Amino acid sequence: MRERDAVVVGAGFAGLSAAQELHRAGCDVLVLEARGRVGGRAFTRFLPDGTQLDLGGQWISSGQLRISELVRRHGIATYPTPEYGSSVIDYDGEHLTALPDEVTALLRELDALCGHVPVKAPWTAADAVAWDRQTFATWLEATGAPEAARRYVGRVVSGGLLAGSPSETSLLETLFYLASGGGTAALLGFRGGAQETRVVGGAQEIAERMAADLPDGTVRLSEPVTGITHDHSGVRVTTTLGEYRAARAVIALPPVLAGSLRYDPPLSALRAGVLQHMTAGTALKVHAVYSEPFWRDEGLSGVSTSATGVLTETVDNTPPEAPRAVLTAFVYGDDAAHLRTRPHGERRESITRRLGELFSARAAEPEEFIEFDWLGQEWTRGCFSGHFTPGGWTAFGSALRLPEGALHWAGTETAVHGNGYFEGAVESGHRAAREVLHALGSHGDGAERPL
Ligand SMILES: Cc1cc2nc3c(=O)[nH]c(=O)nc-3n(C[C@H](O)[C@H](O)[C@H](O)COP(=O)(O)OP(=O)(O)OC[C@H]3O[C@@H](n4cnc5c(N)ncnc54)[C@H](O)[C@@H]3O)c2cc1C
Repeated sequence: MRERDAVVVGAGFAGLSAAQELHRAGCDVLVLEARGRVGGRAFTRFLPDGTQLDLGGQWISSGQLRISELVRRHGIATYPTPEYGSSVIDYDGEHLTALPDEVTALLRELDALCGHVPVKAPWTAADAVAWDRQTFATWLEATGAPEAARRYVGRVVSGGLLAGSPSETSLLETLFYLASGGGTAALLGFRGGAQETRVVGGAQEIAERMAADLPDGTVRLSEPVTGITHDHSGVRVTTTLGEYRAARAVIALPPVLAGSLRYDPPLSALRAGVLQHMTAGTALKVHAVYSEPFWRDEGLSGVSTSATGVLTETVDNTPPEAPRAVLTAFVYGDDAAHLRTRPHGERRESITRRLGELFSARAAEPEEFIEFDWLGQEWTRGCFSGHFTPGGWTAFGSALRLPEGALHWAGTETAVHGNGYFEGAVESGHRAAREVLHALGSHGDGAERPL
């Protein structure tokens, strides 16, 4: 059997970035992908009339240097997220146009605390143990801030960023995530923030071009990996279709799926701890399609955030020159848990009714309503990304990126910067590739290169 330099498991941005770097360095690399497409959590679909929907990740920002560089390198066009009017901030029924001071103060407090979290090693923060033991919900409670402010911040931070609820993640994980993405303004913002830019043709297009740039036959689609036999001298990767030998393997999967492969010998306690204590977010992202973006005529941008109600956030997701208009809405935490238990019709009714309350009666009656639940996807199992459960960082964080013999770990959940985003996925792929090159001896020293 031909022995390659490396096998990469998963063709999301992490796996493809690792493969690109390894190929560039002259390595013989194979990428094994379970789905019949590349891109993983970047998934673009077109309605029959050509209306484009990004069912998974969609935004990039100029501050996210690695993914921006990929977009440039592959000649992909982008456009600014539409912002034609005012945003709606529903603060317990009152529609505001700017954040109340009590919310700004809480966000400022969070940003100040982030400064005390070393993003490369959050478990070494001076207060790591205390912060990892308490949830973000208990921290919010203890601030003494007004109830509406706590609820709003809990929803936009734990929901909008970590795709869960404040009681699910520790204060340490929340602060790490904020610090990794550059703080609350960078993560919550549109202009200059993480929601700044969209990709012409959709985010999956970036992954398609990355894969097309690799030599023919490098990416094998529809070939799920089921197990890996490994020792210091190499790996034997088993798929549903065959077996492949390589000196090294890069596992670029969401943690819950990395943990479901069969490893021989079994993974160490620390590695198993990492994979068992990182659970995926549970957001619902849904799209309401209309004949035109009527909210713009009403002076509204389509962007909303709410302290109450089933939708924490909405955004105008209409691509330029699209045949129809799209409002995209996000449901998080307890609301997502509840709606998931309801039949499709009831879910649609709850969401569109809320769109009507936020905008106008027309919003309650979309021509089409498209939902796609990532928790139900066999090759993802949750969204937007995985997070350490309380206590996870201090118990297992030091092993997050540690190779295990010939096994190297990538995926956005292992990133130092842009963790949870495309940016983090790319960073993790580059880092894993450097580790492999270093292990193979003749290439590189494993050190990070400046962008
Ligand atoms: C709804 C949603 C909205 C988001 N919004 C944004 C956004 O606007 N901006 C942003 O930057 N990020 C966003 N994200 C997060 C972003 O999509 C992810 O951080 C990023 O795509 C993760 O890339 P990855 O390569 O680490 O993992 P993945 O993309 O999950 O790639 C893993 C790959 O492994 C494959 N795989 C799984 N199991 C196996 C197996 N056994 N064998 C072989 N292959 C396997 C999968 O099919 C997949 O292709 C969003 C995510 C979701 C779901």
